[in-house]
Amino acid sequence: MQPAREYNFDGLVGPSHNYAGLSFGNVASFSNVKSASNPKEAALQGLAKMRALAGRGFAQAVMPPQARPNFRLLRSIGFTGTDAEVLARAYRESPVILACAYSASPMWTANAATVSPSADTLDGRVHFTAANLNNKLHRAMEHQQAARTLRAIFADAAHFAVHDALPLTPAFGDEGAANHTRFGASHGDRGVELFVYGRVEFDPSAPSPKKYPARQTLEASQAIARLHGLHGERTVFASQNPDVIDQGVFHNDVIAVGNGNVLFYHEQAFADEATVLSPLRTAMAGVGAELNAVRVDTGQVSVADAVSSYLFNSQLLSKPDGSMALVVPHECAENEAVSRYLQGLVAGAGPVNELIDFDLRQSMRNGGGPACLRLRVALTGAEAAAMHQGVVMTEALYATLVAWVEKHYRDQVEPKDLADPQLAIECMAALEDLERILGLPGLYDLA
Ligand SMILES: NCCC[C@H](NC(=O)CCC(=O)O)C(=O)O
Repeated sequence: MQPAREYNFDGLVGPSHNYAGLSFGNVASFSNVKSASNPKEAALQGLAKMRALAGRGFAQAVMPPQARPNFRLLRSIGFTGTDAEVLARAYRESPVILACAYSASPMWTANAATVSPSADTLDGRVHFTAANLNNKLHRAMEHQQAARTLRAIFADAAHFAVHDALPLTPAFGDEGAANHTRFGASHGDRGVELFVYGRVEFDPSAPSPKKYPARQTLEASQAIARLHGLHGERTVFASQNPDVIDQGVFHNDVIAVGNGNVLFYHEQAFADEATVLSPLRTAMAGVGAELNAVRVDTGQVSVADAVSSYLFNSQLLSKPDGSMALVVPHECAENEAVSRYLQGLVAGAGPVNELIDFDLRQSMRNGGGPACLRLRVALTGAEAAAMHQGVVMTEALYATLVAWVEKHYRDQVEPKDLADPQLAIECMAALEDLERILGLPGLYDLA
């Protein structure tokens, strides 16, 4: 066993962050449609979280934003001419599609890919599969740049394998690490990977939601387990409770989070709790870990409170002494039931003995909490040394990125601003600068 650390790759919010109401089934996205966003504040809130966690000694890195507007999307559906003409016509004929082309949604890097650490895979490499995100137009093209970015950071084929997205069809709907959790005695030991899906393409009798879409299929989760070379005895597939999808739990990470041997979850998270916990417990026993299931009952926190506060969209981080900190959005302190629950949680004898609270309101208003904003990558010392170092969060990088944000970002974007050709020019200039800052020339295909 090689000791390993969990790196959290947080998405750097892009300069076109806006509220377009694009995610049917995501309550926050729908409630804040067309309100004014503040991209500068959004990026600074994300950077403050990265800096604070890095400062605490947690391994922290940054995932760059993607190029927006997505002219390739706009041109592929018949908006032609100069860039300015493309934007003007798209704004006139289909402002919602223009908003899709402008979405800063790659900031939620939990949806960028599914990651299996080398301790779990057949060939002993870290495996990544870019998520196809095919349930939503504004997210369905993210996988191309996601795979390109991952290949730029994890270029060493001796240690890393980056797989392209699964076939881009509803049968393989895949939302990445938001529906995937790894358990084990430590980050370096062999672990158990839990995949949670919302529907089964080829079994119409399987549970599925009635009102909102289920974005992840069992077929997609199984495909990823195969691609990554996971061991059958250390892989568990679980059906999400369709009733909570219909209450706004569009990803499993809105209702459950895990780390080490701990699963922190709401009693209504799964279609059948017992058929998840029992195989998980057995699989974990096989790798020498004992499942610690921290269950929150509906009487303590309702599903509605979990969705509005994002209690479970938190980060569970292992501290050097073996205890854990829970990184929560500030909304948790503002919700009476959740706040009361959390006070009891940290005062109790369980694994979580500290809360770390961040103001992530700009992201939260689009349905993205602390856990959505980060992709977990457990790396051994050799693997960490083999990845691109320019993305590792340090005080110096933090200061450089804050200055970069201050220089390039607007403090307000409203729907009408997406028609302004100057915004597109500003976005491109920012990314050209960023390639240099991160030491990743050619990161973007800006041609
Ligand atoms: N993991 C959190 C993802 C949040 C994301 N929201 C959005 O895309 C909202 C975009 C908008 O409505 O402008 C989603 O639903 O996939």
